[in-house]
Amino acid sequence: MTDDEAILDELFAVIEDRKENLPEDSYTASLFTHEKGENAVLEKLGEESTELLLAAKDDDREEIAHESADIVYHLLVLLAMKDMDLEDLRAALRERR
Ligand SMILES: N=c1c2ncn([C@@H]3O[C@H](COP(=O)(O)OP(=O)(O)OP(=O)(O)O)[C@@H](O)[C@H]3O)c2ncn1[C@@H]1O[C@H](COP(=O)(O)O)[C@@H](O)[C@H]1O
Repeated sequence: MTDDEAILDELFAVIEDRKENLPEDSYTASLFTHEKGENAVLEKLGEESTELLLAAKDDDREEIAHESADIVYHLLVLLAMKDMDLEDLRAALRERR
């Protein structure tokens, strides 16, 4: 696996680290300690899904990639919040093959 192919695992490891250590200057940590609880990340996923739809309607490929990355990152935070991991996602995808 190349570094680029391993990016999801690498990012998920960082998210798990932020969840465990909660550094003060970390946006990820702020999602785990947010006063809105999991609603903070759920709201982000909702907002970014709308932004992705708008980017798709505009045929803006750069913005589609940007919003997709935002969604994937917040999705991984949600998985970590639920004590799930990338293997749960991989298993769900694999079942459909
Ligand atoms: N991939 C991401 C990532 N994607 C999006 N975001 C943050 O998600 C937030 C919300 O995204 P938006 O598009 O809504 O941002 P915005 O347009 O500034 O909107 P507002 O939140 O200001 O309203 C922004 O503050 C982004 O910086 C991310 N923050 C962190 N990561 C990864 O997580 C790692 C750890 O980050 P920290 O936890 O901050 O150390 C980083 O090295 C990155 O790899």
